[in-house]
Amino acid sequence: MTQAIQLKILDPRLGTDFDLPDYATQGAAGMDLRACIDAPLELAPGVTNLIPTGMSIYIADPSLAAVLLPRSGLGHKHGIVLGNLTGLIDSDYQGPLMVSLWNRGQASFTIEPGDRIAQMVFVPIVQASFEIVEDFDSSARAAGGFGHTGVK
Ligand SMILES: O=c1ccn([C@H]2C[C@H](O)[C@@H](COP(=O)(O)OP(=O)(O)OP(=O)(O)O)O2)c(=O)[nH]1
Ligand SMILES: [Mg+2]
Repeated sequence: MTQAIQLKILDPRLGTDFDLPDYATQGAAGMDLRACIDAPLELAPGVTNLIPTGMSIYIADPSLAAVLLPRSGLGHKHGIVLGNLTGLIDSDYQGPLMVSLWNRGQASFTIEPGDRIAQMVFVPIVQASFEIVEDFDSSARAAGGFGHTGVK
């Protein structure tokens, strides 16, 4: 089952010259986003650039969000990851979908127009409200954390 999400094409190359984002395989969790840039863009080591994807989406349903994640090939082989580490797309956001691309590697990397630069995953969301208490019912972990269970 898929969920329909409204999408506005902002760059006419999307859906013509460049494929619209879609799942590459039947079991894919993410759909790749493309760099809608006018010319090749050289990302020098350490540099971050905000790249338009040529589209906006309006998720509308507060029980859904989208996250933007690096593509593993770009991240592992070339050090091309996200400047914000993970992008979060709110269900009420209607602006252009942007990818903050960071070259955390040691060599320059060139992005060509239409390149698949990141992936988008839709996720379910629970909005919480806080109930203020003085004490918690104690759990087995209690305040243990930050490696208190050891390594082996
Ligand atoms: O990689 C990203 C991250 C965010 N956004 C858009 C969608 C998101 O809903 C909005 C705001 O993102 P976020 O809440 O992470 O940023 P902020 O710095 O808190 O901005 P704001 O004050 O607008 O919420 O920006 C993107 O297009 N790409
Ligand atoms: Mg915010």
